[in-house]
Amino acid sequence: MSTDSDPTTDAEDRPTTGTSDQLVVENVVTGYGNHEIIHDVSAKSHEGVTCIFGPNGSGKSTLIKAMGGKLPLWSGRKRMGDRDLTDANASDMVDAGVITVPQDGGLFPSMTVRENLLMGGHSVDDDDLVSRRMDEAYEAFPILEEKTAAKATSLSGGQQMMLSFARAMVSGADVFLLDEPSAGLAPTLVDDVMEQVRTLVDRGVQVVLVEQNVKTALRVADHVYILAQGRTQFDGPPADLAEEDELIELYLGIK
Ligand SMILES: Nc1ncnc2c1ncn2[C@@H]1O[C@H](COP(=O)(O)OP(=O)(O)OP(=O)(O)O)[C@@H](O)[C@H]1O
Repeated sequence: MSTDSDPTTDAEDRPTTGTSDQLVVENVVTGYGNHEIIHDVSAKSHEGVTCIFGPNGSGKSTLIKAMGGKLPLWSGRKRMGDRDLTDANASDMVDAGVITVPQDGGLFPSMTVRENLLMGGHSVDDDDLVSRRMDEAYEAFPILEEKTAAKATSLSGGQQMMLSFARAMVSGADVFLLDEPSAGLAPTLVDDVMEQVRTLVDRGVQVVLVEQNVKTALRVADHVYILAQGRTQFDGPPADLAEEDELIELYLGIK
């Protein structure tokens, strides 16, 4: 969201998303009711795609909810660059440039592609900025421009996820939190969604991705966390993970 209030005159020449600020959570403890799920976990959005892997029930979604302000921290800290966001809720996080893309895309089904994209910019005061971001979104995902007048509901599952990503681009977020974006899609579409994720990264977005399809997600990963029972078991680049046979077998179930 860093460019919304930037008065410089060459704004048209600069991308409308992308900052070097990382979302950082440190020593996070959180859970539901009195049930502690995440025990002292630290993580951040790295440049590119940060994948959070781990067995079912290990706390991946809970961690991403805490990162996106959908779940309060019981202890620990959250920040974006120098800006403290420890107590930020989901709406504060959007203001800070961190958006959670819901698993089902969260589209308005009876609205057109264009109307959905416009909704992405509803809290942005500058109409020109929204318009530039829409152009960027269409450039990133040209099929959406072809279907600009089509109802969201008429798009295929993969295209609907693309529209959700494009709408988040229009909001101007710098960090996208994606909790299993390929869930519910045909297995053949998982590669397409990962390609869309890569398109976002090419536009300067940092993506934090929870994904069950570990093998496919690893193809786009720049950094990997593995969680098990709410604790970090691995924190490093994918190349280092390749040497961790035991971790891979124990927690990822891939060979
Ligand atoms: N809303 C909730 N209320 C209470 N407990 C919850 C809630 N959501 C998740 N849990 C519990 O928290 C634990 C971690 O769940 P979480 O969904 O974060 O794991 P996950 O790693 O994302 O799992 P999966 O891969 O199956 O989606 C589980 O024991 C789950 O039952």
